[in-house]
Amino acid sequence: MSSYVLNAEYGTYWRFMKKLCMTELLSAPQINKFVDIRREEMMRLVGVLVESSSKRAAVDLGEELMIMTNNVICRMAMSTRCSSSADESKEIRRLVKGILDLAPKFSLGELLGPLGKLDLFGYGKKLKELMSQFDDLAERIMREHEERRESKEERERRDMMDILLEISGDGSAEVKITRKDIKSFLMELFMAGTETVSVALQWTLAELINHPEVYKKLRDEIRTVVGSDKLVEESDVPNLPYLQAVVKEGLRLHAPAPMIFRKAREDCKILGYDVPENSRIIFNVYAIMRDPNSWEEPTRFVPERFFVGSGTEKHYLNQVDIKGRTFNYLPFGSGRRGCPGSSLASTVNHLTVATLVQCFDWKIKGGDKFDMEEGSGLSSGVANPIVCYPIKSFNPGGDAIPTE
Ligand code: HEM
Repeated sequence: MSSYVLNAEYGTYWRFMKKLCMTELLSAPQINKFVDIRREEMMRLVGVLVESSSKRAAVDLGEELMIMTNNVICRMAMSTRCSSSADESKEIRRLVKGILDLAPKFSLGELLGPLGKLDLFGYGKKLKELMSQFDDLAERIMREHEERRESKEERERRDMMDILLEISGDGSAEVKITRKDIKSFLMELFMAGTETVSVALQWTLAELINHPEVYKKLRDEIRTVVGSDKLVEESDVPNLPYLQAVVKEGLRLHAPAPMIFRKAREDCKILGYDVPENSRIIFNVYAIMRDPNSWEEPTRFVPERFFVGSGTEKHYLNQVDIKGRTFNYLPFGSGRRGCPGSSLASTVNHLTVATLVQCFDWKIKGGDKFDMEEGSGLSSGVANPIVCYPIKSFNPGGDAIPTE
């Protein structure tokens, strides 16, 4: 399978797929259709944490967040089943994780030049095996989708695979997409979407737990706005400015995609420097979002920096948005190559942070603070697992929160 969107050169195919992402697959109406899936996955996560709380058992929060984000994206992409007998989401998680772990090592192989072709470390072979396993699984799910389409079985809503199959069968579409394209593209979405979201969540929650005063302030906001008898919902988020600032600050300090890449299509000048055509340009987003010229005390976790004014006159700075229009804040990149998954990522980020803060207190296993050392890899996750004891702290009357 080849990569088409993530690393693709600007061209007809990329333009077509990007437009499809923005107008259909990852558009606001499509995201809204799956609100119940996100709620279900959130309740599944809350259930796991409530059980650990009752058993006084520690959880690897990173692992649980990865399961939740992967399930959400898999179910929105191709309605995978998650029962214990046919846990397709789990299989996809295994394959995507394997591919993400191997991909940087494989690039190292490429760096070795002609020697890389020998695949000295066997990474290329392993990568191919995992890709082929993903292809088999996606092929099976695609056939199920096709059978349902042929039998004209009514579907409550179309997932991404339904939409892509419909377009592949549309003779008048600007670009003809094949079955292979669909499988490659879904693989890319999993690679781009699952780890980034769970890494962002891990960092933000670790910062929150390390900063009890911020945690308390956020919980107070949620309790004041949402009340004490219901769980926070996606529709509450616009009324929770401090939550939005917390999520923004998490992404500022810990960009899951710390570098963005461009290629000059023609000779140009940037800040007086000559940049010849075809140059590869790497933007260090991590450094930009910690630049002391733009950010006061840049390495501190301070969500208040996104508010202006003083006392009761404080206003939340909506204009520092995630769309890449503020050039010192670029967690999702910028311009036409900017991240098409930013709305979905933000929806999942806000709901998860708000739910976990509303429902739990935490005790860190083996210390008072999480170690905030950064790991290596394509997305910059935490170096050491975030292991802690959840303590259930919220019991909304009559709501669907699981009890011990
Ligand atoms: C917190 C979560 C996420 C972060 C921080 C993030 C960040 C980024 C960044 C920095 C880029 C490169 C932008 C540029 O070059 O200007 C990117 C590209 C991309 N992202 Fe995301 N992303 C996240 C979640 C997602 C999700 C959930 C999806 C889809 C399910 C997704 C799909 C993509 C795709 C397809 C591209 C390639 C776009 C292109 O080349 O035109 N991302 N992302």
